[in-house]
Amino acid sequence: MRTAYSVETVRTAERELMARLPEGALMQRAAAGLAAACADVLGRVYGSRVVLLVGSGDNGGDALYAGARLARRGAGVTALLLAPERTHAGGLAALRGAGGNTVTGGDGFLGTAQELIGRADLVVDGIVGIGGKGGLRPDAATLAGFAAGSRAVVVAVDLPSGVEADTGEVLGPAVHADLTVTFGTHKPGLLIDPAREYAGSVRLVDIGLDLPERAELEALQHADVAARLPAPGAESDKYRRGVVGIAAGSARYPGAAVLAVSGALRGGAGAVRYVGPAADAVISRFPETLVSDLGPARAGRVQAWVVGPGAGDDASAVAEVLEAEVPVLVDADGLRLADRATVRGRTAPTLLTPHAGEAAALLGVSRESVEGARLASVRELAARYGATVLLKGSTTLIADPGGGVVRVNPTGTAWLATAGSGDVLSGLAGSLLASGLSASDAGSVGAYLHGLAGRFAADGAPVGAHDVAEAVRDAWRDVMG
Ligand SMILES: NC(=O)C1=CN([C@@H]2O[C@H](COP(=O)(O)OP(=O)(O)OC[C@H]3O[C@@H](n4cnc5c(N)ncnc54)[C@H](OP(=O)(O)O)[C@@H]3O)[C@@H](O)[C@H]2O)[C@@H](O)CC1
Ligand SMILES: Nc1ncnc2c1ncn2[C@@H]1O[C@H](COP(=O)(O)OP(=O)(O)O)[C@@H](O)[C@H]1O
Ligand SMILES: [K+]
Repeated sequence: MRTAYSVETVRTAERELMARLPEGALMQRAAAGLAAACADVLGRVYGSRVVLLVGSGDNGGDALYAGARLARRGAGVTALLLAPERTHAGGLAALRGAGGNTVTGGDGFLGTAQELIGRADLVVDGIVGIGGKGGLRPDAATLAGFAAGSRAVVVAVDLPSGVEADTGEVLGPAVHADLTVTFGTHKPGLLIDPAREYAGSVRLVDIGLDLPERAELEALQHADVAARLPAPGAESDKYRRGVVGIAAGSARYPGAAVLAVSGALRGGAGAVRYVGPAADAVISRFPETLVSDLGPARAGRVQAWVVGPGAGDDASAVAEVLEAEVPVLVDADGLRLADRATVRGRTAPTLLTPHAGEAAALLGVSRESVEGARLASVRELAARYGATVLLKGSTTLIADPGGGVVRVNPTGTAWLATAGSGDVLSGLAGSLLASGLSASDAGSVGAYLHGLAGRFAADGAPVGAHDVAEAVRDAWRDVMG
């Protein structure tokens, strides 16, 4: 499991470790890791031109100590000091001692900075790290703009300056990094858009922090998914493996039913039962589907329901499914039609799978505000509905209603932004629910396989949702290794 911890947790762990180590040892570990990453990026350190953007805190200190290490290896290093009188004293002395230069504020500072950054091979962003709040202040923002416009590689120290470490929100100008070297643990912002996009690739430097068991955010890895995937045993039959019911599609959107069934058939359930007006389309594509023209309540037993994809305005199917005492996944139109009090009152697990637009409608806010604050949005929805919520999009998050650790899916690809791929996910996750996974596991394992399937199917070229469904089996095999 990959984990991310909040600033508060990092600070506590940092204090405990600092108390046991000689003064400055932790910063030296950070700086050594940072300098090694910079050297890797540069290839040849000797003779390279390095510019450090240095703020007033320890983040700037890290940059200065790393700069000193690079200067000792023959790089030409210049530090641009945003707050000269509050610059980390030890770091500054180390850089000067190693032959590095400094440029301080005042007239001509920005002009000089622009020139230096324009000629640099590497820019190290030590403006602000976990001590930052809000978007960058004006001079810092101007330097970030110069860095973005230069041909230099930009390496961020701990975090790209200007992003919110705990939430992934970006409240104003921020540094766009090619690489972020982060210390001790990932911070939630490094895994959640929009901040994630500012981080570039992320390299974690172990500085020996002793972190608590419970993280703020976790991302499944192959082994975690493999441990959760259902597998038939000698005693299995199609019913014991779980039957998933799909109440989806409409005369207008029969394809949604077909795609949800296509996902469900690849999700581990022993049988897929379809209820709705698209039975002919479903059967002609997937003859193994059990179809019924009765409503969900009379269609026969299932171990989990999926309701909503392409359902149009059929509120009665949604209401019937929510009455069932089995796990239920509600997607797409079903989200609009589901009564909140009914969802809250359910005793069996409920998994809601909105995209940002649907989440926005449920929360009564704009789509942009959901996309700008995904973590807060998914938590708020889970709390309001008393349900597990999977918020889809460029970053997919899964939150349980009682608070606690939120899962982030690491496998997504933008190729999944294609009509109907959400229907495949709902069938797939519903099938995992029917196989006995918890709502949180079904959502996160489903999203993991779906993302991987999207990557395999696309392989660099556009895909249709049906291609994604077909590639789920490759994803499953890959995970099982
Ligand atoms: N934790 C660990 O284990 C380890 C941590 N280490 C390192 O320490 C870093 C944390 O250092 P930190 O606490 O000194 O805070 P930091 O991020 O430098 O920022 C504070 C300064 O920034 C300023 N500032 C604030 N907002 C701003 C804005 N929007 N735009 C511009 N400026 C802004 C603010 O100014 P002020 O508000 O005081 O005027 C304040 O002076 C951490 O990220 C890591 O790199 C490693 O060395 C060792 C292991
Ligand atoms: N930019 C993106 N990066 C990664 N995944 C994305 C992106 N945009 C959409 N997706 C994924 O594609 C799927 C789209 O689902 P959804 O929005 O419900 O579409 P539809 O209703 O057409 O099926 C979701 O799994 C979502 O997480
Ligand atoms: K930084």
